[in-house]
Amino acid sequence: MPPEKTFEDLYAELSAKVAAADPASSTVKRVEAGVHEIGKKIVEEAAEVWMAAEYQTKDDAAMEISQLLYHLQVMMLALELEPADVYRHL
Ligand SMILES: N=c1c2ncn([C@@H]3O[C@H](COP(=O)(O)OP(=O)(O)OP(=O)(O)O)[C@@H](O)[C@H]3O)c2ncn1[C@@H]1O[C@H](COP(=O)(O)O)[C@@H](O)[C@H]1O
Repeated sequence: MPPEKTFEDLYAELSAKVAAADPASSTVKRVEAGVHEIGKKIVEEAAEVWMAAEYQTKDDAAMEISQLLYHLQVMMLALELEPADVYRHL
């Protein structure tokens, strides 16, 4: 079964909300809060990935990884980085 939403799908959704300054979007608020706040959230989510991987189920870990990917995308948007800017380092 194909994924319901890919990394690129999520990035396109979030970048459209940021471009439109969607007032209902929590992503827009997170981007506006800036890289310091976004960075703290990334560290928190990374720790949650670690804890879920060590002590919880694989599905819990997958959910935490999805949240980390989301917050990494928020940082990409704050820095005006596109997926291609990241992929070229892979
Ligand atoms: N995929 C995500 C996503 N993953 C994680 N999060 C946010 O990250 C939080 C998870 O962090 P925690 O578990 O630490 O919860 P928390 O302590 O309440 O977090 P804070 O809100 O206080 O930072 C969630 O409560 C969401 O606020 C996400 N927020 C949004 N999305 C997707 O982004 C898209 C746009 O969302 P909006 O900008 O809200 O319209 C939609 O498709 C959403 O599904």
